[in-house]
Order: sequence, then C-alpha cells, then structure tokens
Amino acid sequence: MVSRNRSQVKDHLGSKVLNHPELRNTKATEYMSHEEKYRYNLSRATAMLKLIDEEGMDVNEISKVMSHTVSGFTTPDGNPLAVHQVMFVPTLMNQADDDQVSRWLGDVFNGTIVGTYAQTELSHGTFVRGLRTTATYDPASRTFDLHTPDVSAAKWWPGGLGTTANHAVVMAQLYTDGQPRGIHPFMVAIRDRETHRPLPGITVGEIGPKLGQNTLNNGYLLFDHVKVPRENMLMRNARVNEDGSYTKPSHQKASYGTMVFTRVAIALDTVDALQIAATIAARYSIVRRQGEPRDDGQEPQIIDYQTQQLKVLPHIAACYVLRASTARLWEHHTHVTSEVRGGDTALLPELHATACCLKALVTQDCSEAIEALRLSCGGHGYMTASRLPALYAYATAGATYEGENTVLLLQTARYLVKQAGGSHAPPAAGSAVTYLSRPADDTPFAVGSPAAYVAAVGRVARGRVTEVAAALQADRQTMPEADAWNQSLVQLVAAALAHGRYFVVREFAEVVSQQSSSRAIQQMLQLLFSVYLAHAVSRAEGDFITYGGLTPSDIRLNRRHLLRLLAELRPHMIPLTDAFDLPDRLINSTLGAWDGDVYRRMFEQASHSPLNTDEVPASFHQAMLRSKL
Ligand SMILES: CCCCC/C=C\C/C=C\C/C=C\CCC(=O)SCCNC(=O)CCNC(=O)[C@H](O)C(C)(C)COP(=O)(O)OP(=O)(O)OC[C@H]1O[C@@H](n2cnc3c(N)ncnc32)[C@H](O)[C@@H]1OP(=O)(O)O
Ligand SMILES: Cc1cc2nc3c(=O)[nH]c(=O)nc-3n(C[C@H](O)[C@H](O)[C@H](O)COP(=O)(O)OP(=O)(O)OC[C@H]3O[C@@H](n4cnc5c(N)ncnc54)[C@H](O)[C@@H]3O)c2cc1C
Repeated sequence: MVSRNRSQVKDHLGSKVLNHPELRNTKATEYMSHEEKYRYNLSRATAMLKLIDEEGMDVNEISKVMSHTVSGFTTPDGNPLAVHQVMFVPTLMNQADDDQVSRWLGDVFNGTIVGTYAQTELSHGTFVRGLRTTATYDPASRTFDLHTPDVSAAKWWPGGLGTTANHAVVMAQLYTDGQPRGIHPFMVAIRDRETHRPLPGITVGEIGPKLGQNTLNNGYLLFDHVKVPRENMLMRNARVNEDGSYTKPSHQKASYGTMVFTRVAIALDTVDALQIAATIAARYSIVRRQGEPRDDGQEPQIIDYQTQQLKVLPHIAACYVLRASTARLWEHHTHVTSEVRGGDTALLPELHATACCLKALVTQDCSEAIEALRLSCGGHGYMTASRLPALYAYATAGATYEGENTVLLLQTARYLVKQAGGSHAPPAAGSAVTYLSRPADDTPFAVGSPAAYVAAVGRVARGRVTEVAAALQADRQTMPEADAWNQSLVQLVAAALAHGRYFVVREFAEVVSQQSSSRAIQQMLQLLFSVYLAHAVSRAEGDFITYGGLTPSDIRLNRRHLLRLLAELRPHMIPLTDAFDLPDRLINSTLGAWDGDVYRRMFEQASHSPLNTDEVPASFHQAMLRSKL
C-alpha cells in the first residue's frame, strides 16, 4: 500500500469495508441509546483498525484512512479511535525518541495501548501556554509529578478519553530545576491495561452529548499527584536529564507539531464531507420536480431554477478546487516534516501559517456550503436520513477543534504582517508569500479570463495584508502592542482569509495548466475554475472594488457571467459528482442514491421509527390519556 495516493487508499479501503464481514452490514443508529451507539461505533472502529493492520499500512496511510468517505460509513456517529489514530500515534512517531518508539509502538500496534491526545482543559483550549496541568520533575525519584491544581484545569475534550483510551499523551507545564519550561508532552497510563479501571490518582470520564459526532467519546481527566517515570516525557525534541537539567528543543514550538499535522489532515478530510453533500444535493435536485408545469407538461426539475443552481453548483466547483489545494498542502507538509526531522526548521513558520489558514478557510467554506446544500434539499434535507445534518455537524466541528478558526487565521495574519513589514526571515524560494514583496500584479480585469481573476484575488490579498500591516504599525506607535493588535483583529482575519483564497486559486491554476491528459478534461477544469472564481468575487464584491481593481461595472458583469457559467455547468453536474466515485452505501442518504429512488427510500426509513411499531404506541395511553383526566 505504501506508494498509493490518498484517493487510491480511499477507493481500496472503501471496497474493502463494503465487503468486510464485520463492517459491510450497517444498522440505523438514530434510535439507539448513547451507550448502544458507542458500542456499535467502537466495535466497528476496532474492526477497521484490524483491517488497517491486515493491510500493513504505515502511520502516514492510517491518516489517509481517516477519509470521511470511509470513516463516515464505518463509524457514522464519530470514531472513538480517531484521536488515537490521527493524533496519539503520530505524536509518538514524531515526538518520542527512538528508544521510546521501540518501547511503546509494539503495544500500540498490537492494540494493548490505546491512546488519546490530552491538551485542552476546561478553562484553556486556544491559549496553549496558559494550560495549568503541571509536570514537576523530582531528580531523587526520577519521576514527574502530574497534577491538576483545580477543576478548571481538568483536561476536557480529548477524543476517546471518555471510556476508550488506556493511555494519553498529556500536554503539561514542565517544571524542572525549579524553573517553568513551558508545555511538553508526557506519555501517561490512565487505565489498567487488563481491567480498564482508572489507575490510582486518575479521575476520568465522558463529557456528554454534543451537536454531532457523539461517539468520538470526548472525555475529562484529572490527576492527583500521579507519578510518571522520567522516561515518559517524549524526548525527541526537548529533554530532561536524570539530574533535572533541561535541554531545549531545536524549535521553540516543536511540541506543537502534532497540531500542524492534524490541521492539514482536517483540511483535506473536510473536502470529503463536502463531496458527499454535493453529490446528495446534485442528485436530489435532478429528481425533485416542483412548480408550475412547463410546456412538456412536467413540473420543472428544481435544478433548473437559477437560484437552485447558485445554491448547488458553486460548491461542486469548490470540491475540485479545494481538493487540489489541500492535497498540495499535504505534500508540502510531508516535505517540511522530513526537513524538520533532519534538523532544518527554516520552512516550519510558513508551513504553520499555511496550515492554519487552509484549515480555517476549508472548514469555514465547507460547513457553510454543506448548510447551503442542506437548504437546497428543502424539508427533506432536514431529515437525519438525508445525511446532510451529520455532514454539517462533522464539518462545523472542524471549525473549532484543532485550533478555533479565528485564532488560526490570526496566526497566519501574524506571519503575513511580519512578511509585509520585512521583520521576518525572507521567504524561501517557492514560498506562498513572495507576492507581498513584489509590485502588485496589474493584469487588467476581464470577465472570462481566469488569469485576470487570479491576479485580482492576489491584489485583494496584497491590499488587505499591506493595509492592516500599516494600520498595525501606526497603532504600535501610540498604544501597547496588545491594544494595537486588538484594534486590528477583524482586518487581520480578513487579510488571512484573502491570503488563503489566493493560495487556493494559485494552486488550482497550476493544476489546470499542468493537466495534459485530455482536452475535454482541461476544458471542464477551466469551467469549474471559472465558476469558483466568479463565485469568489460575488461573495466579496466590496473587497474586489476596494483592493482588487474592479469597477462597479466589472462587478455587474461578473454577476451575469457567474449565472451564465452556472447554466453552462448544469448539464455536467451529475457526471461531475459521479466522478467523485462514491458508492451509494458510502453516501448513505435517502436523497443521494444513484438511482434517484428518493421517495421509496424515505418511506422505507420511516418504517424504522419505533413509534410506528404499534398502531397506537403505549406512550399515548401513558402520557396523553392521563393528561386528559
Ligand atoms: C485524517 C483526517 C482527520 C480528520 C479528523 C477526524 C475525525 C475527528 C476526530 C477528532 C478530532 C480531531 C482533532 C481535534 C483535536 C484537538 O482539537 S487537539 C487541541 C488543539 N488545540 C489547538 O489547536 C490550540 C490552538 N492554539 C495554539 O495552537 C497556540 O496556542 C497558538 C494560538 C498558536 C499560540 O501559541 P503560543 O505558544 O502562545 O504562541 P506564542 O505567542 O508564544 O508564539 C507565537 C510564535 O510561535 C509560532 N508558532 C505557533 N504555533 C506554531 C506551530 N505549530 N509551528 C510552528 N510555529 C508555531 C508562531 O508562528 C509565532 O511565531 P513568531 O515568529 O513569534 O511570529
Ligand atoms: C468535537 C471536538 C473534539 C475535540 N477533540 C480534542 C482532543 O482530542 N484533544 C484536545 O486536547 N482538545 C480537543 N478539542 C478541544 C478543541 O481543540 C478546542 O475546543 C479548540 O481549540 C478551541 O478552544 P476553546 O474551546 O478554548 O475556544 P475559545 O478560545 O474559548 O473560543 C471562544 C471564542 O473566543 C475567541 N478567542 C479566543 N482567543 C482569542 C484570541 N486570542 N483572539 C481572538 N479571539 C479569541 C475565539 O475566536 C472564539 O470565538 C475538541 C473540541 C471539539 C469541539
């Protein structure tokens, strides 16, 4: 499996799970209790882990397996082993030293150790430096004392922590030699491997129901002076020696590496959810007919309403554009990580800046798009059986976890304003920010020219970044740094998003120009790109006038152009979503099956309601008749 790309891994595993004896048969989970749902999802997650093992996948491929296309089928209510796979294992691989890797990894892969990534606390998630769990080193016993000072410092949220994991990588404030040393990762056993009972000094449990993803098994965790051997601090980066002396990491934020990786993975994966939602809405929009009959005597297909085209088609274009740019980000991450492992951290700041803004842009765009697609399915889109609510719940969680989006965009903005002000190391060749130190691209705007649109998107990014950098610089002369920064927050976020948009469209422009296998494919990619660009302009008309060099007349022309492009794309809508190659069973939607047999499926799913088992449910007698008396 080692050389397969993500799409091949997804297809391979997709067909494996659909034929797997323990995975191929699914149950409707809507009517299960919280506990039953957890058991169902956990047993499927475990079967999936065994399958991964049988397939002999390495850690890189395990992350590919987390493709929502596959995991949404295997664990529809959230994978209680997701954080084990996506964060715990990669943290050990990248932050444990070689001795530690050989000590733990065997037990991880044979399933004896199941872990989570325990960073967030009740009172601190965003501000990692503010975490209050302590790890105090005692040279006499050569142990760390892990302690939760009060309930507000309880770990809260880690996936799988509730009742699944028996180990955790715990991010805690290290104290050694009487000095605070910042946040460091510790491998901590929290439950007995045999009995699964919490170990002495550990309080652990599940946090309760959420908007969605209810079997992620998010948990809480408190330590009452729990002793952890010195060898359990992950020591690839920083070290605590036996006498308590401390060796700094090669990069100050080296211990944040898992977060960078997971942001990249989330960006990539959320596009899977958008592809599924777009396929459902496209198929339903063809099947659904409603309105005054036309000349042929038939009511119109709803996709032929211009408003419906605007609700559905730009998001199909977004699937293609965002898939390409997030795949490029994944490749870039792989490259930079290998440089960092070799000791060269020069590319890390920009990778961090790019991962932050793409994770934020993609999860924001995808969750807004999935909600628009849900609305495009009218009442039936509100039903759980359409799958659209669960897809939305999944995508919008991505806007919060692994760094709340506003906070991440501010990280990107920090990098951008430093670049614009020349106070950061100059960008490396091929950097995504070289445009900030060059004159603006003055390609005149012309409707119908993708290159002209890309140039305008670049001018918006450049204009946004340089303007806010100047405002910040001016404010810094008259007020403290924190106030100056706060004064510009809204504009900083807008600048980072504009930069992200420019990154995305440049990457796709390259994909289109490099595509050489077929003229027809090239034309289709160009059409999709034109739709994406025209839609991007229509969503931010003010920006394109203020910074992009467009006139009010260009804006009017773009509005008409977008609608024309949508009409042009409409006949290709079904082939374009079929091309995502999603089998019906993986889509799992009453509205989105390939044969379009929507209404029969809706009736069929209604038959599962426990309230339909008896003609008159017992509750009628118990609740309603009694209340009449
Ligand atoms: C495969 C698909 C999987 C999809 C998912 C599947 C299923 C879902 C299942 C589960 C959910 C999965 C994951 C969720 C798990 C979590 O949520 S874990 C918790 C995540 N938490 C966060 O992300 C916290 C966000 N906060 C931060 O990252 C930091 O606090 C901060 C905002 C970045 C600030 O850090 P701080 O230490 O205070 O920074 P400081 O101000 O001291 O310094 C800033 C400088 O540091 C640089 N920097 C910051 N981070 C990094 C980094 N990661 N790498 C490199 N550099 C970094 C920053 O650029 C500044 O540099 P300067 O040069 O000083 O400007
Ligand atoms: C489903 C789910 C799974 C999770 N899984 C895990 C896990 O496995 N492990 C783990 O450790 N954690 C996990 N988390 C926690 C998650 O990482 C945090 O919730 C997330 O990082 C946001 O932090 P917060 O909750 O502190 O939000 P807050 O920071 O409190 O955000 C609240 C508001 O404050 C604003 N804000 C905060 N700081 C700033 C600032 N500096 N500037 C401007 N605005 C600011 C935000 O923009 C937001 O609008 C999970 C969360 C969820 C929802």
